[in-house]
Amino acid sequence: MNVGYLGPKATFTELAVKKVFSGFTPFPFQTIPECMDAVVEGQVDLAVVPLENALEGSVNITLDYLTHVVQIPIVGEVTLPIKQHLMVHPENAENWQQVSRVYSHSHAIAQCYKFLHHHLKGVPFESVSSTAAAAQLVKETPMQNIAAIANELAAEEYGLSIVKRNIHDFDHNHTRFVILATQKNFDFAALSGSTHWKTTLMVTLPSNQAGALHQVLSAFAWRKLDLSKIESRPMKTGIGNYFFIIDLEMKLDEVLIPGAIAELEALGCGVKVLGSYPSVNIGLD
Ligand SMILES: O=C(O)C(=O)Cc1ccccc1
Repeated sequence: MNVGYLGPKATFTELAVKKVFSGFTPFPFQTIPECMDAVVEGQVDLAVVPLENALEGSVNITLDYLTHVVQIPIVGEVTLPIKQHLMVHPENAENWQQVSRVYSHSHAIAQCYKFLHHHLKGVPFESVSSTAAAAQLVKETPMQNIAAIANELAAEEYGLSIVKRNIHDFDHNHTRFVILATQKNFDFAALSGSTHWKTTLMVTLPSNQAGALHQVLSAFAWRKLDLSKIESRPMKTGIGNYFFIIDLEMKLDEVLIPGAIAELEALGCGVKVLGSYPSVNIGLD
C-alpha cells in the first residue's frame, strides 16, 4: 500500500508514518491539501497529516480541508512526542547566534516562541510548508547564515548541524496525526494492535437558538459519553457562524452515539461522523 504524507523527507509526519507503516511505500507531498487530494484521486491508498499539537492547538488547514473540501474518513490516529532542534548549515555552526532568519513550519515556530524571544531576539522568522522543507532550504543555501527548526532526522537527512537541542518551550509537546483513507478494507486496529477508539463528529447548530450548545452538550452528558475535545471552526459563511468538532473517547456503537446524534438532529443540528478509529500513542525511543 502507498502512504501519502506531508513531506519532504524527515518531517514529523514521516516519523509518524515510519512508526506505524513499516513495509508500506511512503509518498511525500509538499502540502497537506495535496496529501488529501492524492487519497481522493486514488494516487495513494492512505494519507497521514498532522491534526493537532499539544502546545499550539489544531492544524487549521487539516481541519478545514477535511470539513469544507474533501470527504475522506479518519481511519486511525497516531500521537507522537515532538522534540524541536535549531539547526544550521555546518559552515555556519560557529556563528549560529548571528543567524539572519529562522525557518520552520508555523506550528514549530510557535512551539519555540520563548526560545526565539530570549536567544534570537529580533531575528525574523518565516514559516514554510514543513519543518523538513525548512531544513532543506538551509541545506541549499549555505552562503546565507540561516537556521531551521526541525527534528533530528531532518538534521541527518539534510546534513545540518544541530546547534541547540530541545528548544520547544514546554516538555509535553505531542502532535496527533490522522490517517485518512477511502478504502473500506484498511484495518488500523489490526495493524497497530490498538484497542483504544475515538469518534470525531462535526456538528452545526441551528441558527440563532439560545442555549443550543448547552443542549448539544447535554445529549452527550446524560449518556455519560466522554468528550476529549470540542472546538469551534468558522463555517466560512459569515462572521459569527461556527460549527463544532467533537471528539468522543469511544468507538461508534449501535446505541449511545447514534442516540446522541438522533437527539442532536431533532434539535435542528447537522451531524456528520468524520470517523471512528483506533488511536495509538508512540514513544520516540
Ligand atoms: O513540519 C513537519 O515536520 C510536520 O510534520 C508538521 C508538524 C509541524 C510541527 C510539529 C508537528 C508536526
